[in-house]
Amino acid sequence: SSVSKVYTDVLAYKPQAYWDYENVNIRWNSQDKYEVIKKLGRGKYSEVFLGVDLSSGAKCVIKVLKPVKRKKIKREILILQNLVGGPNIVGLLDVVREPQLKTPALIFEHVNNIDFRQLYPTFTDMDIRFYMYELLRALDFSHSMGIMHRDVKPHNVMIDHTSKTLRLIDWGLAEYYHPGTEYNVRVASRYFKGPELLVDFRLYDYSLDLWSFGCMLASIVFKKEPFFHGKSNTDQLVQIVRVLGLDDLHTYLQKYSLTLTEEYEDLGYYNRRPWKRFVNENNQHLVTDELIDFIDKLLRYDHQERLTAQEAMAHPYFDPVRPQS
Ligand SMILES: CN1CCn2c1nc1c(Br)c(Br)c(Br)c(Br)c12
Ligand code: NA
Repeated sequence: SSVSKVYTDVLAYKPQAYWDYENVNIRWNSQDKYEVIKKLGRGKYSEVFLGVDLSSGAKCVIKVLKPVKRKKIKREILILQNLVGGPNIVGLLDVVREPQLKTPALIFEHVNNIDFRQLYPTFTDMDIRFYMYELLRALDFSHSMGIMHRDVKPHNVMIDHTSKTLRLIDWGLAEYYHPGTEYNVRVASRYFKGPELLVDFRLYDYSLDLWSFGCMLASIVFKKEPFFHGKSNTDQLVQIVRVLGLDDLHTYLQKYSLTLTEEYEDLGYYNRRPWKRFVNENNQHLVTDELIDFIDKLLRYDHQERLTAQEAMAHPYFDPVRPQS
């Protein structure tokens, strides 16, 4: 079995209303004060629009939730309300429902986001250190509040490079961490799924977010997007084994008494591939020994071995960007 190394009993010291999202009463305001300007995108669970708050003229983002279980909607809203104001957490401004269609919508602060596929290739070594530190601030705050994000990926990290603003968005898969709870492993997006999800280990915790974070960092610094490019969930683990090696996977499986399902029967033998093997003339300006050390301490099979968000923020890789206290 397994419990988180940090923030294990946070929820035990919070009132039940803080985490009991099934019994929360959502106060829906009217959507009238918001007007849609244009569509920004569509996800599995929502459609997202650029909007305007007619009372202030300010831009906003309107996330119209597709009809999913009410329980999931309540979870996202309560989590957003609990985290509002936290460092680099996207600001929830309002919770509205269209009188007629009864479709719920979440109103967020607007971030003038640049698509990561265009933005990331322009980043200097220091840009990457700055933004990844800001992302860790959001993750450590969320974890300290007893919440795991469970869908960390570039699509959910909004960055306005002109104002050097970063916001972690889309808390639709986020969940409260109760030690001993067996969670759904069908979370996160394939390329960012931790080994715990792929081997069906359900007693996971906040450290899942640090695997996903490590995948993001590796893809940005090595200019390999995505870093682990699986063609399926099964192949996703194969891609990880091709880098981390088979020996450490077996050590991990034994530690938690896990067995691989038959879909992995032809998992070939792979030695660990040193991180330096991913350095080339295109990315060497972003790779330093401290970066290699940092990635090596994040991308570990064993979730208990990974750096916590707070330990990651203290890593020497961030020395040039850490605010002086
Ligand atoms: C699909 N896209 C593109 C930009 N953008 C998208 N979804 C967003 C969400 Br949800 C929020 Br909240 C914010 Br803020 C921004 Br900006 C968003
Ligand atoms: Na270098």
